[in-house]
Amino acid sequence: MISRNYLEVKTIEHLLEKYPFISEFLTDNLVDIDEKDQRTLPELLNSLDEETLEEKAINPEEILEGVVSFANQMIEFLGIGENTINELTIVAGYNKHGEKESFEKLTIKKGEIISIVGPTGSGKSRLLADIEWGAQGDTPTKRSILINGEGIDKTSRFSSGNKLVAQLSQNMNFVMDLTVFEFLELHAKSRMVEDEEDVINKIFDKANELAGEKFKKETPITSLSGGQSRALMIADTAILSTSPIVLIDEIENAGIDRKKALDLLVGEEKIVLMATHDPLLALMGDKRIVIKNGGIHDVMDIISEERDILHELTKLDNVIQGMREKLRHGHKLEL
Ligand SMILES: Nc1ncnc2c1ncn2[C@@H]1O[C@H](COP(=O)(O)OP(=O)(O)OP(=O)(O)O)[C@@H](O)[C@H]1O
Repeated sequence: MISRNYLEVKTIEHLLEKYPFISEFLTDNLVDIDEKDQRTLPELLNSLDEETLEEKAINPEEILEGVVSFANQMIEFLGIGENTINELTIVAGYNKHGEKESFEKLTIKKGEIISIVGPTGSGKSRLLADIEWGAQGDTPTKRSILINGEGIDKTSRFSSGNKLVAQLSQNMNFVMDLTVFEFLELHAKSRMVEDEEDVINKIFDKANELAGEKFKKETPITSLSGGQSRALMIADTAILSTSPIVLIDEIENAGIDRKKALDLLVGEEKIVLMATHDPLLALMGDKRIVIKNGGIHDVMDIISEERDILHELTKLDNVIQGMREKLRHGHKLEL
């Protein structure tokens, strides 16, 4: 959000660089601007002579107020506001048998990674869907989700600009007829990033680091393999998405470096929830939620013994990954 005071202290160059859409608003209101102007907007408006103000029917105070409200609407619509979410709370609902879940409230703080474990069909994806949807007692589980201790109002729940949550789901089917570059360009443009080229290159390089088999910027996204498209979406979400909450429904083994992927996704201060059957990922969290019969059955801290086990598992996993690579390239395995 920007304030009236923000306009008093930032130069026009800074303002337009950060929020390019303001330039359109000013032009529509007949205020001539130079994108490199080192003055503030109030300074520019104050420098206009009476004749110009009258001729163009410019009222400086109205323009400034207009800029603030227009910019804030655009910021909200585009989901580019500052990350102001500090915690997410899950309020208990009911399991598949209609029994109350065995906790009252579970609060997850910014920077925490929570893994979600449980048998197939137990309700892990349902929990992620409740969060994504911002459930307010109106899903099969009857859970409610609070953000910073408060319920989510209907308008922000349904607004297209609601970018609270970024979700990486199990099925990633691209139907668009675009190359990798065009896809990233489209996404970067819609997010109005300042250094588009840089951001596209960064996502592309990271995705290729995660994917076993390299791909090119000219590759059509429809011909990426499962692992490659997953790698592309992970890098894209990690670098481009400003969403403070990241939901991951299984980073499967398909040739992706899972640890690197997770490190990339949680690099910033985000809230991360990840459903997984993989012990390596399950132990990388700060806590794990155990789901049984559609309900949250337990919330466990990851204890230090388990961290030691994680260390051992990582070594084992490296051995398995190494063997996988050898097999893929037609080599014989030996101990
Ligand atoms: N508390 C609940 N009440 C009613 N239905 C529920 C509840 N929890 C989950 N379900 C339903 O049970 C089904 C299976 O749940 P879900 O797909 O979330 O399982 P999962 O743990 O993600 O499975 P997998 O590991 O196979 O991906 C879904 O149709 C879901 O909507």
